[in-house]
Amino acid sequence: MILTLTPNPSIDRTVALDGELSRGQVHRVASVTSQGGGKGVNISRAAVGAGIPSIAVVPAQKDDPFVLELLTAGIDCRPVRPAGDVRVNLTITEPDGTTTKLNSPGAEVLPLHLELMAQAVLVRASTASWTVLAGSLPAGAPAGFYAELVRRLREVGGRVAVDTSEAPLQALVDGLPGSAPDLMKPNGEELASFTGGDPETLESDPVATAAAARQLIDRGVGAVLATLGGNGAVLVTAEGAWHATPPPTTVVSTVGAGDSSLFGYLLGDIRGLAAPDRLALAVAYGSAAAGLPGTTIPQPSQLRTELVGVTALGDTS
Ligand SMILES: O=P(O)(O)OC[C@@]1(O)O[C@H](CO)[C@@H](O)[C@@H]1O
Repeated sequence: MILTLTPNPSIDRTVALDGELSRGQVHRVASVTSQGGGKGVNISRAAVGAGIPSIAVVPAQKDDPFVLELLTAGIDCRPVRPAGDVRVNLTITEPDGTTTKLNSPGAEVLPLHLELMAQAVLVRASTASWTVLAGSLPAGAPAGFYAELVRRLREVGGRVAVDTSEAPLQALVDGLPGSAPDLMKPNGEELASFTGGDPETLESDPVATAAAARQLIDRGVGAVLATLGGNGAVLVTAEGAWHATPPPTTVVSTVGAGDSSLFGYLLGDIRGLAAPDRLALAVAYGSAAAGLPGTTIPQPSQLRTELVGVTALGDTS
């Protein structure tokens, strides 16, 4: 079972344009789609699609259509008392795959709301193969919420993955090694934000990415899966570093690609695959997601894992 916490879930509304987005212009759009999302929710969706049971903890009313959508999708959704409505995030996609996102802050939470989420995770974590803490924190949450929750999860047992950005990511890094998860999944920009490198260099240079990720391993993180968009991903563990390139992909929407990659890695781990094969599965999932519209999460039949190329990066210490 994979347990996910999405403290700031979202209704992902996608507008697919049939031409380029022009700022300041009126666009007539043919259709707008809506999918229940948020990073942990997307990971739960991928899990259920691959036959792995998943519990998704989200702040939402029990009878919110958002919750009903997840239950219908086969996700064991455990809503906890929300501070307000589930936010709406807007995605605009252009025919060349350019994806623009406008993410809302989410209803302002009080300490009580955060503690309910933490408790819902802490009571279930020991029965999960992985607990995944994912996405931004809602308005009002202290940046250190994930760092503190990882510390508490350490006492409960079980493995923890974290995928977040900005201040919560910085707080997690500042709290190392006490707040060290078993897995982190930064993208190039997020990695650069605390290792000081240039984001574009990291995205295009797997060796530089591995060296930056190694800093996290040296501070206690179990494994770092650094996603690099069209350049694939880099995996760094205490044992080594690898780079994987994706199959040729026509990008439709990049939303959910990182979440799918993270799930691919967890699936590989649950299946007992070796590190390079876990990385290949991660990249196969991420690239398949990038080829699907909106926040659509790939099914196993949509993967082209055999077209992922993996190379060992040698000594990055
Ligand atoms: O605002 P956050 O929490 O950082 O990200 C939220 C989000 O962009 O992440 C998912 C894709 O990874 C989407 O389903 C969702 O809209």
